[in-house]
Amino acid sequence: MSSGSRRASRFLQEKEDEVPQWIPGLGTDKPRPRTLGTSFFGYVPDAFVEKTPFLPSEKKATTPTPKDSETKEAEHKSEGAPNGQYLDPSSSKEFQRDMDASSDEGVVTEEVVVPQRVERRAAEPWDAQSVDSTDGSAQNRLLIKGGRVVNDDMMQDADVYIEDGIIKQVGTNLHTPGGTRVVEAKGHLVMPGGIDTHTHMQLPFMGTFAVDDFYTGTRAALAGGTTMIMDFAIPQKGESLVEAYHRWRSWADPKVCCDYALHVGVTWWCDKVGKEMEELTEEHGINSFKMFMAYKDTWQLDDHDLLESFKQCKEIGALAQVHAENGDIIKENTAKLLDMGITGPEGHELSRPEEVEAEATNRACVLANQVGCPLYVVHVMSKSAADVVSNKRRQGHIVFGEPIAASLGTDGTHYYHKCWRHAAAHVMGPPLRPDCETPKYLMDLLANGDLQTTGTDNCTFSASQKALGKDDFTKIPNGVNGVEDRMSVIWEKGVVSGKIDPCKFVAVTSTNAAKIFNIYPKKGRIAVGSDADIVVWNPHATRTISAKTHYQAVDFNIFEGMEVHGIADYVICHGRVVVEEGNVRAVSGMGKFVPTPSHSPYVYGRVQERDIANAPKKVDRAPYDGPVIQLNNQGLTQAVESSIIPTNQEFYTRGPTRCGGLNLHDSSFHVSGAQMNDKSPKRPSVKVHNPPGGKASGSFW
Ligand SMILES: NC(=O)NCCC(=O)O
Ligand SMILES: [Zn+2]
Repeated sequence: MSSGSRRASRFLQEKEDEVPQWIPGLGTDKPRPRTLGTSFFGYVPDAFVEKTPFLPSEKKATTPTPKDSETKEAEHKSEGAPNGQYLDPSSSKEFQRDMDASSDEGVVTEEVVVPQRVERRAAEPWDAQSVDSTDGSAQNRLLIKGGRVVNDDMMQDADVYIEDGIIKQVGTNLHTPGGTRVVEAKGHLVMPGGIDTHTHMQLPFMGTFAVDDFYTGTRAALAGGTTMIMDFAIPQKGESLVEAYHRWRSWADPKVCCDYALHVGVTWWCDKVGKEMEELTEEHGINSFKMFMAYKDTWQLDDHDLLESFKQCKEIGALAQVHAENGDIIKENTAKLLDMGITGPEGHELSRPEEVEAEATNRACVLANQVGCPLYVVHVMSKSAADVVSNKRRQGHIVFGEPIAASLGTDGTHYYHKCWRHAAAHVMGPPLRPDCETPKYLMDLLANGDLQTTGTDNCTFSASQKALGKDDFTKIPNGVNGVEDRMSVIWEKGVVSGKIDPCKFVAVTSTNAAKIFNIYPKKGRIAVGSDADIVVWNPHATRTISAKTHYQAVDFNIFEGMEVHGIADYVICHGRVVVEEGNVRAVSGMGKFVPTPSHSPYVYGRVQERDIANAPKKVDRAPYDGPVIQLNNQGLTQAVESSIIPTNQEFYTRGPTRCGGLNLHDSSFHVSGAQMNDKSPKRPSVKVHNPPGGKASGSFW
């Protein structure tokens, strides 16, 4: 058989088996056939049926308006400081009654679900100790047996032995002490737990605060195979960054079920802010700062302040992050849309189209590159912003891009959905894009390395919170879910679609983040000495994502109805089994704050050499000793005749022009053979590479 026909027959054999190349030998399980059906979020059948938004004056409002929403908000007590009292999702039953009562023909309202798995209990720090006492040593020694270990650069069939939260051995025929707990991983992939680079648990924002807090949010993260989140401490304008950091620590430490790190926001600028950035980097384990180019009048920085903050990031070896959207344009567009009576969620998307994101992305890249500062663009939401990042990388900029589960898994057609609440549930900034090719495009850029990490921007608001903007899209709290489903969505859209292999999946869900934020190989790798944060992944199993069954506190899921392959059957965090065959046993306060050291070699490794190589060089030349114009005492330039008219009057018959220049009607040579510039210093000849009229090879002109 020729090699060509051998290849063809191998291909046919593979087609017949319908088994991806990385699966053979992985176990006996066959992937369960996927039920065919319309993926609710791949395409919204009626999304564009009626594009013209109906105005409140023309039709009865379809907005689900809970009568008691104001009361419920008041129950939050704290203004910008969450106190652990959260919206009771059971309120959504009343909410549903109201909606039913108000519904009539032609009014589209979706059911508001009550998440089934939200435990209404306060996070208690002492829970962390009870884990140790109940499970004892069995929790400290664990063997994951028979799986296929996947790192970003290789796969191997190997067992993993863990002691006291650290991976101690990886290989076959391991010697392990008696009493070691065994997790059977045959047919499973054993991968580093996910790192979600971008969350906002219990963020105080737009008059309320995100409903998923550090407890429900990190518990949901674990359920989906994510073992570390990176959240943002965001000071208000004029507020101390260090104080904001401590406040976030005090919210997170008692509640987190998995490890977490913090980025810190820079929402205003003065020298003190710069000093605090340094203090945070040196003393508090912060190596990344996010600057906002949107949210005019609150968090937005202008170009000057962006430059200052970028310079400071470089000075202290931190990574500058940007929320890249042009806030001035958004403000302008928003006013126009509201004037036109466009008050619904589609106005959010219309006010900030792709180019508004791309312009800011480009500007941030240019500003950062001009001061030699590495840049990380958070939540890349559009093709054009992604193109900016990838083109800048091709031009040699040190820039990283982070798409999120939402931009990879769904699209902005939902802003045109007839149910107000459904459309509002997708409001986030930058918005999802109505171009439904965008998710595939972004996945392709992750596949080829142009984009590097994946976050979620998980910042959830329930229906009654979103309803703050029922009459004005600018008041809809921005944010969507994702922390629980990111791994499954990326597996489905990336690996099942054939765009990325399991190694790349690991790279974009954990390893690249660990490298960029300088916590590798403690995180993001299955290797001896690494933290035992592991997901035992069943690539064959399927599930259907739903707010009814998710662990998050929010009452909506932007991936509702999406059927995904890939389930975290076991999740091990700090060497403890926290998810077991789908059951989550997370404990508040069990996670730890992970300091991120400055000067990450993956970010700053080439900066110093680059600065030296690209340093501007002075040109040695003879000083200019010709005439110099003089300035008058108003500081305006004024040509002083004597200084620009040569003394060789023989060439001049006419006076200078009105502006003091040479009158071109005069000849520059004299019948005596003298030239006008005979007395000027000799100029070196100039080689012009592209003379007018085309090149004459090798000659000067
Ligand atoms: N992204 C978003 O819509 N909400 C969270 C705040 C932010 O990151 O801009
Ligand atoms: Zn964000």
